Amino acid sequence: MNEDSFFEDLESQYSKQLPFVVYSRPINSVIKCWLQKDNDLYKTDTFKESGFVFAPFNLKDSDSSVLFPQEKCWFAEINSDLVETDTFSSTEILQNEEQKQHHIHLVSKGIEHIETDTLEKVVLSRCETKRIQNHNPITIFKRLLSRYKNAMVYCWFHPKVGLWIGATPELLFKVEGKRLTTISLAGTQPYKRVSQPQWTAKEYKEQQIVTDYITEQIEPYTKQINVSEVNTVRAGNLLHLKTKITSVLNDKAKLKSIIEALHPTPAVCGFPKGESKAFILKHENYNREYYTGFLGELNLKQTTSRNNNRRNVENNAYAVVKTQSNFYVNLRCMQLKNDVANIFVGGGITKDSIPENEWEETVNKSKTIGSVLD
Ligand SMILES: C=C(O[C@@H]1C=C(C(=O)O)C=C[C@H]1O)C(=O)O
Repeated sequence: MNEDSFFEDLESQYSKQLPFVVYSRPINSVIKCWLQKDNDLYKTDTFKESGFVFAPFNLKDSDSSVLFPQEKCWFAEINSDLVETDTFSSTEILQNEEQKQHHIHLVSKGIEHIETDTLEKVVLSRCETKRIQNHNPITIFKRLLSRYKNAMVYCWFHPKVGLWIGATPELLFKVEGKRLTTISLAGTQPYKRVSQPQWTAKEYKEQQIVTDYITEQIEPYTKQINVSEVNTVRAGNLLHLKTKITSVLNDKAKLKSIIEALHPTPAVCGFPKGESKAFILKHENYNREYYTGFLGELNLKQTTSRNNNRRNVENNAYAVVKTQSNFYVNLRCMQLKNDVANIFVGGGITKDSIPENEWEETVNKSKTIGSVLD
């Protein structure tokens, strides 16, 4: 399939108001799309089906996980090197003093709660609204794609749910056969072209909370957990601290149990989970919907050959079929509604947080997605 027909099919799907998702996984030169053949809203609670999942932050909410079932979809892919983007200049997102004071107040409340209670970390967020001139989601998707090579860049649409676009640096987890990979990502600073960025004890602590939580949560379902050293990774105009965690699933592990164990992680909710989630639902004062939820491929069959000798006619006898799922946390994302983009941004709060700096952090995060809007 060539680039023109790939994107023409997407545009036609959108103009018919039929559900679709188009995405490219990090450091992957393939763009894939799923086009659902009808406009029904399919859901999953068991995560036993095969397809593409789009799940909300609050899984217990009425917004349960939307599924594009594999058997109801057309599927296509192209090489991302083929994609051309338009030239454009983005407009600055104007900082709103009222929103700033509101966020600073929310963060201060979070710090107070941490000081007086057992809460250690809470991730507090806000929604920033920007009027846009170009609302073609495919154009915005292509712009993100050309800027964020090491992100999961996606555009997802369902006429009964809405239109979401994002470029997330965060893997929730992936499972290939029995192998589980996840990451702990937290701590944020602007990217400034220095070779050795400095991190504070506050940021290391905030990220360590996420690593400890993840390893503890996956322990009942795994054997041999390996935790990498902490590295700095770049996500567009930002840097984060990252640890990679790999392990092997035991026979007790079901995909749903791993989802319930990990989502939402302290990277996007806080620690302890119940208390931080209750604080968010009570005080954030808006509905996160799919922001800090997760999205990705569910139970897809992947065939790999054990024998690299292509001339070996018995190759098929050595082919291994593995089931694989990969989910990304829905961050650096926005919801498009008519001529408005709702951009969602947040950051982790601990007792050492400074409210003004936390506001700045959300402003920097909003530039990831804001920079592709005009
Ligand atoms: C919550 C967000 O990002 C998360 C919070 C981070 C932090 O607190 O430093 C860093 C990366 C993400 O895990 C967001 O981008 O909105």
